Amino acid sequence: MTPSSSRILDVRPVTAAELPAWLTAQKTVFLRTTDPLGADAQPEAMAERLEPLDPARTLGAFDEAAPRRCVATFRSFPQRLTVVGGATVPADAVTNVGVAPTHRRRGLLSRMMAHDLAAAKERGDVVATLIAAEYPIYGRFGFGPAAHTAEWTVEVPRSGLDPRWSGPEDGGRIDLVDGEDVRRLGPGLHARLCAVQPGAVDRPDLWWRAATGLVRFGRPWTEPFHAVHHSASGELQGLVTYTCDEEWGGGKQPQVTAQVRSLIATTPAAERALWHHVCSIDWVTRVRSGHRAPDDLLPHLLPDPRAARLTTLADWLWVRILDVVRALEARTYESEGTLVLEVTDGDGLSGGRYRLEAARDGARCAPTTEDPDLSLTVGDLAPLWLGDDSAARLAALGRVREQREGAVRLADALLRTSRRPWCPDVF
Ligand SMILES: CC(=O)SCCNC(=O)CCNC(=O)[C@H](O)C(C)(C)COP(=O)(O)OP(=O)(O)OC[C@H]1O[C@@H](n2cnc3c(N)ncnc32)[C@H](O)[C@@H]1OP(=O)(O)O
Repeated sequence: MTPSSSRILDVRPVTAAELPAWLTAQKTVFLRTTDPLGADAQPEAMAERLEPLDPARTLGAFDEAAPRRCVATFRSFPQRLTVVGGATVPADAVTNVGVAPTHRRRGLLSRMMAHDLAAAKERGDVVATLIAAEYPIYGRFGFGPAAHTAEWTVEVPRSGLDPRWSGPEDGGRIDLVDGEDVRRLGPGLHARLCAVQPGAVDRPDLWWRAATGLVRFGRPWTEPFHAVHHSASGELQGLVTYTCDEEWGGGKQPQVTAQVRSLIATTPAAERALWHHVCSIDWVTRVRSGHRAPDDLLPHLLPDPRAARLTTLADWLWVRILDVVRALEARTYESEGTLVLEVTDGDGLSGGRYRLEAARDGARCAPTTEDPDLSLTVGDLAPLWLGDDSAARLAALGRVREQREGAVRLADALLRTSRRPWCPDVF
């Protein structure tokens, strides 16, 4: 019998006819026990699952011994990523990555990634992005953890929040709305958030339909609650979506946990009001925050911040810089200065020596032959570029090398930001 490792594996974009096999492979690689396309699925489930898939950017691997069975999946789609200063860059968003357990560790992911990144570079995308299932997978492909996530669990009774609170004191108001309202109001609000939030990514129309249950991908659906915040002048400034369990604490009294699915706000006042709203719902004794920035305001909005227990602090958005010049020119800087960066890239996509002339309102960047000030990998450039980490910290870890005295301090003066980036979404 032919050893399995010697079978020929074809890695390529799938045809439209192969998409169902590709979706079945997704179920296998993500260890899903329910089949979203099985007998209990909604009739429209297949159409919904197929909607976001562009066959040209949906890669599969096929084994010649069973050519109709897809054994690996990979997909990318166009995305806009907000950078420091509020501009956006075109990103190649990578998702649905998986290799069947029978075909792992034979280079299938490596081949699919090489195919996709080459196409992204050719297309002119500035970066590739993804949310990593496990930390060790993507560094080898030039990705670096560029934004982190934090989740808190708030024990409401010890938070110190005034239980008599009945709404914002500044003339603003909070209203419960339905899914249709969210689909109408949410995209505009989110676009305003993206204009000021480094690390945020655009939400396609499908995101809003999925968040409001209009599209369910054949999975069980729990109807959430939605609340919006308007300022005293009537401007929409925030939106929270949350679910509640029905825990009654042994029948004595309600002990409900509210799980926040999404909370976005364009002002601190709206952010404060919406957290206060969720933490002051009768019966709710515990609030799970969902994915927030590591320096989120939440704990410190509570009179007793220790009522917010940090339950997750982890890498979240990974970024692979494909075009160093456009990436560095897209963002703004905290001060003025010139830095020569030696960027190494094992895949040969974006390495080189670059001279950055940074200023508060922008920058110029170009390849150079001057002596470098700092050297680092393209993966380590990502968290500096998006403002998530400091050059001093990466230098202490041995990942940034200072070639000219004072260069690390200068890099931090230029690149560091007053708030950390935040990607509110999973994709
Ligand atoms: C963006 C997203 O979609 S995240 C979701 C990622 N998918 C999953 O986690 C699903 C379960 N896991 C899998 O499907 C697979 O194991 C994958 C996709 C993670 C890896 O696919 P493979 O085809 O086995 O990877 P490939 O053979 O190309 O490995 C390349 C290198 O990465 C290493 N590697 C791959 N996966 C892992 C891992 N999970 N942990 C540590 N190292 C890993 C391999 O050992 C190999 O190292 P080497 O070059 O030193 O030999």
